[in-house]
Amino acid sequence: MNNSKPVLMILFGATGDLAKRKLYPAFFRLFRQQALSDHFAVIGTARRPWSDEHFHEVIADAIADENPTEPEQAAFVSHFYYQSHDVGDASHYQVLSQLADKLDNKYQLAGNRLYYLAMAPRFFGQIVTQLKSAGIIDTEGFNRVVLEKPFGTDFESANELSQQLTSVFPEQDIFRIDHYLGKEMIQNILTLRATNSLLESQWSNKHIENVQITFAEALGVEQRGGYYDQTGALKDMVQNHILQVLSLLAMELPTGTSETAIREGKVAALRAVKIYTPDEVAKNFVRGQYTAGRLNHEDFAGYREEPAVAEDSRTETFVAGKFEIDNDRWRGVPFYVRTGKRLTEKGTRINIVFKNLTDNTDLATKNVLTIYIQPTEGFSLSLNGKSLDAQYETSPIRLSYRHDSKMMANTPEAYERLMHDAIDGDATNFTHWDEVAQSWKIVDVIRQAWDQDQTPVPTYAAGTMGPKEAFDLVAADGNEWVWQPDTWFIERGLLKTES
Ligand SMILES: NC(=O)C1=CN([C@@H]2O[C@H](COP(=O)(O)OP(=O)(O)OC[C@H]3O[C@@H](n4cnc5c(N)ncnc54)[C@H](OP(=O)(O)O)[C@@H]3O)[C@@H](O)[C@H]2O)C=CC1
Ligand SMILES: O=C1O[C@H](COP(=O)(O)O)[C@@H](O)[C@H](O)[C@H]1O
Repeated sequence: MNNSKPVLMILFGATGDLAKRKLYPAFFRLFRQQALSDHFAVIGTARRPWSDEHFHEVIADAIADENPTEPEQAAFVSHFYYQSHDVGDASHYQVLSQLADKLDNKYQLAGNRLYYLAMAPRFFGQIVTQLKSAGIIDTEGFNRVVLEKPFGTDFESANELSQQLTSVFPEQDIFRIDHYLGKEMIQNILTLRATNSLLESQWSNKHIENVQITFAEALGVEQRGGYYDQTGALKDMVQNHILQVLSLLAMELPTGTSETAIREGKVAALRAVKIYTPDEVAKNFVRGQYTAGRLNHEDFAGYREEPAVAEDSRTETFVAGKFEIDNDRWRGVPFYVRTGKRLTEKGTRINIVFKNLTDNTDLATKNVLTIYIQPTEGFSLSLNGKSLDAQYETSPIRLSYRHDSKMMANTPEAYERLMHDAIDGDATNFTHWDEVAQSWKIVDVIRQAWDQDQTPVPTYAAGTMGPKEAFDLVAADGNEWVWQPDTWFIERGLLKTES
């Protein structure tokens, strides 16, 4: 990564979970690789009355897993300043403004400012309005705002938020994070399609039978029950990450690599996704909620027993569904998606299932391209070959490639890339308002249909791959989910255990 421009980052939510778990380690990795200019400073803000010294201890703790040397750690934390700040208090922005100007001088930051809003979205409008009123954004350099998800809770609230933001920042200075867009293999999707004639020539309803996107998590809701119970899997994962991946798979290849060309392709793909009627939602989407179960020899409580979750909660922890894309390339190809918490293992994968040349419907005989996004990264392609011992029989062969652990250790993490891109002003891997708006229109009808349907939410035991209804959904089309656990590959020597 190149050495970034000078910048002052003002981080709202500096005492929060995201800052500690993701942002400080990502920033440190950029610092260590000298991908940050020497001219950088960070002001962390939140209400807690921390001192700079305490802030430095928190950051040191957050980056401990990166094993910094003492001088590295000391040099890194010396760029961080803490300002106790209530985002609702106008007078606090005056103090913030003075500190920002002081650091701008001290570090020669050319007035470049990045406001990172790692806070609940209900504060976003108020923060940007106050930044403007206090004159903090009136500098010579760039002024950009980075926003964490979720962007609104439906189309209407997202639209309102968008209007508040664009009354302060032009769209090109608004960076909406979808951290999946910073992941190596997601960034690889367009490269894979654009540089392999073998694939792109087959990338349509002529040759593809169905597409499957699975985002499985073994974790439950952990300490985020309060947020999750108000949100559910549909809004937490489908509205953003899954629809982003779907758009990269379904879009027409852009004519260049420009931010605009890629964005226009994604928006066009999302606009072609069919918006369902309530009856179509009932036919094409299912939800589920986990009950107590056993996973990796450990017992887990059901969702309703989790901290901060209502005991009669109807919130879905699992979604499976079928999207239809109404354009010449994809008409007739189901795009199946599923995501859930407390499933059998963590595994984010895309499966492209190709049509068979014969009438054979056995999945084992179909060509399947799998893109492994995490925890391992790579590809596999299943082909048919002649059986060694029988002249007229075929047997499936799997070509498989996974990045090894050494390579993965050197690839930048999602937040690392995205922070660097935001400082550089490259919004290619951030979501534009047009994408967000269309994604909300697609999921709002699903949410509304579910809210009106008071039948019991299907359940699944923790440690399984979701409710029976999710398997029935795909089976109704004569298809099945492709899912080989990593143990399957390890047993066949196709995946090394340390990767
Ligand atoms: N945690 C995660 O894994 C992920 C989080 N996100 C998103 O990131 C954002 C932050 O999440 P997370 O870090 O988990 O949330 P936390 O609840 O851990 O942190 C919230 C932060 O906001 C601060 N805060 C709350 N109220 C105020 C206020 N009135 N004035 C100033 N500061 C305030 C809190 O500090 P204090 O109490 O000291 O004021 C704290 O620093 C959310 O939008 C979330 O959806 C997205 C993906 C993953
Ligand atoms: O955005 C979110 O993503 C995480 C999963 O992210 P990953 O990078 O660990 O795959 C999910 O657990 C969380 O609920 C959701 O808000």
